Amino acid sequence: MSKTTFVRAKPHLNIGTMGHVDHGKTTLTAAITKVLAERDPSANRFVAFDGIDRAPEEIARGITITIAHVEYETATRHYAHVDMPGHADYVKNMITGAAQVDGAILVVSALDGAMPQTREHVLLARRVGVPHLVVAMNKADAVSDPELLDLVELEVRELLTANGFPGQEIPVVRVSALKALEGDPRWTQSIVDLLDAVDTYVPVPQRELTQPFLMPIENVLTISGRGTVVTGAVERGTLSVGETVEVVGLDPTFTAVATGLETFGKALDRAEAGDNAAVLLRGVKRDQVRRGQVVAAAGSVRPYSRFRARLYALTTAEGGRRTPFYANYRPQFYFRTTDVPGSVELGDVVEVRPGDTVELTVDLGAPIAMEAGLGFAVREGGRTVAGGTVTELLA
Ligand SMILES: Nc1nc2c(ncn2[C@@H]2O[C@H](COP(=O)(O)OP(=O)(O)OP(=O)(O)O)[C@@H](O)[C@H]2O)c(=O)[nH]1
Ligand SMILES: [Mg+2]
Repeated sequence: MSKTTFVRAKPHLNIGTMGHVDHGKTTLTAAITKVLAERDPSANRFVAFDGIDRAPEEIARGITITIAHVEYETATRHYAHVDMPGHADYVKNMITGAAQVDGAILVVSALDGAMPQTREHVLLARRVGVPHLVVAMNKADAVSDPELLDLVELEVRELLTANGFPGQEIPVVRVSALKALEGDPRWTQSIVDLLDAVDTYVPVPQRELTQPFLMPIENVLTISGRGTVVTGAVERGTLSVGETVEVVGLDPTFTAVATGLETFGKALDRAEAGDNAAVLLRGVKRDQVRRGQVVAAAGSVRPYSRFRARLYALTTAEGGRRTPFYANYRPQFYFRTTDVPGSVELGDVVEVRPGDTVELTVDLGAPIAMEAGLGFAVREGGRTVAGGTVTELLA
């Protein structure tokens, strides 16, 4: 692992771009790194469009990780930024990516306005608990009529309000990612304005530093000669080099020693809640670990496949089902970085209609590291149909 040490000088936040396909998420991500690299080259590196959109080489058990991370610093903060793809197929990855961000930049093309995936992403952001959004009204260079820009802004604010976000307060910044990338000063300033809005509107989250360490595994890599590295966003607690951890979920729990820690290619003595960390696990074979497991402080969390939950079935208008579901309904359950099939037991409840909130029992096809309060999404046929919270663990 790396020799350079990461200096924790500014608060670290995790953010991302989301929005409809082709609205300019990746171009904006590249433009942000370019503008910041020009302002402060000691802290920032320009990552070109190709460097973001390239399919990462890493493949974990056939699941290509389609969320790209870049890092950058403003005057006051250090950011890890995920560029979430807009294609409908990738919504599943967005669920896991979005769950870890402290805020997100919703990219809306000023040419098109809010489109189906804009709506789906806003809804998902609400459901998976993205706490703050800032809107980048992109491609503003291509719209000459200011009234049209006002209309799109109004429409986006209404969409945000309808989904429970403070639509009147959220900053909506008119930008051109493409022109900023080309170096046009007017539009370079628009990116600076957007970053200022993110710096001021998205608060530094309270990190759970005193809780037992937990990091959901997103990705697994092998470093030849050194061992197996697992990566992910640290959900809570801290982990220092040399500490013993457990790998929990899917397969029987086992212990391992964390012999190296890194963030963005720089060595860490201690990983903290909120960090994007890579953890080197001594003596662990590549096929012992996989996405969907968690790395946790020894004895702090156990795997369960049977639990009680409170579940909200999305209405048809929210993208949910058109028809009720009944006992033995078998959708996919999305927990942290993975999804597993499961079936429901309804007890006295006969049917669950779109819009209902119910208590039910779930039986998963594989055990997942779980605690009361853990949130999950329910999907079938490529769409989210319900959101839930674990209320009780059953043996
Ligand atoms: N005129 C104009 N075009 C833009 C701007 N930003 C992006 N584009 C163009 O819009 C197209 C899509 O941009 P991307 O950045 O790939 O969009 P995306 O949202 O990442 O797309 P997906 O990842 O496929 O969902 C490209 O042809 C860009 O050059 C902009 O500010 N102005
Ligand atoms: Mg893209």
